[in-house]
Amino acid sequence: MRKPPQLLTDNLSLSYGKERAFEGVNLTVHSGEITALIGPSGCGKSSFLNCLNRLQEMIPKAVLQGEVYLNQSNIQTFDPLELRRRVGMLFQKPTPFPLSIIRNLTFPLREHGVRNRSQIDEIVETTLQQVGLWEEVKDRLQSPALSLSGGQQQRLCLARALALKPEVLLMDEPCSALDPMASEVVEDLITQLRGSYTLVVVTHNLAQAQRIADQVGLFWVQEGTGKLIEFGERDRVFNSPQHPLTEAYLTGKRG
Ligand SMILES: Nc1ncnc2c1ncn2[C@@H]1O[C@H](COP(=O)(O)OP(=O)(O)OP(=O)(O)O)[C@@H](O)[C@H]1O
Repeated sequence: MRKPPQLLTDNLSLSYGKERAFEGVNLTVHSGEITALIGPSGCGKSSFLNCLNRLQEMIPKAVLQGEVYLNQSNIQTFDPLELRRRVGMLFQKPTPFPLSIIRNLTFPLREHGVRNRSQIDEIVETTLQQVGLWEEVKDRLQSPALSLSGGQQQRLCLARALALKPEVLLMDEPCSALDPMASEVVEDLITQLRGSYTLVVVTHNLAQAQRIADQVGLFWVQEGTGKLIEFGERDRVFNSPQHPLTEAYLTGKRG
């Protein structure tokens, strides 16, 4: 029998003041799977993603309705810092701290109470190896993170998230600000994380969604607000969509 979902949203809606960004979203994500969220611009994908680790709370006008459960616990019951350790985030534009390469990893670890020097050194090396950066940066760990290329910065941000041993990683168009080669490297890393982490990835790139996803959800603006109009296993969604708009979107006729 399949295990209970790792992440579940129950009738989730978000408004910015009077504007409804999305409404009534029910989504279930199982452990180790990659879920891709696709859809035209402005249909609420990023807003939805932000709600999964309560980042929307940073936006004063944002009002959330409905519930999000992580391993069957309502995320409102979590300490936000601990929630964001367990549910990490990677943004479209790389967001390294304006610190050295190594401090980008050691700073959050210390914030989360990891103090043992040899443990920190081990996590730094392991996570940089995990994202294929160790050989590139091991001799210049004290250099500014902002001196790295865009692709390297994105991999450093991924290493920073992985260092905190998250269960879920949210990714908002993680490859779309990168050049094609860097994008390919990051996409390969994403697929290597399958099985070990649960990933929810917003992407505009349908071919990428088809390559990486186990499950696909399509958001669409209907009656002035974003809705999840199709959700299911990748091959089912791509080969026999249930909603006519899904077919129109996937074949390029709409969106
Ligand atoms: N901080 C904000 N304050 C007010 N409105 C916002 C805010 N962020 C997003 N919105 C609005 O919410 C709606 C959904 O936007 P959102 O960015 O979530 O969509 P999206 O599908 O991720 O779009 P894109 O693919 O272009 O990033 C849009 O109408 C947008 O203008």
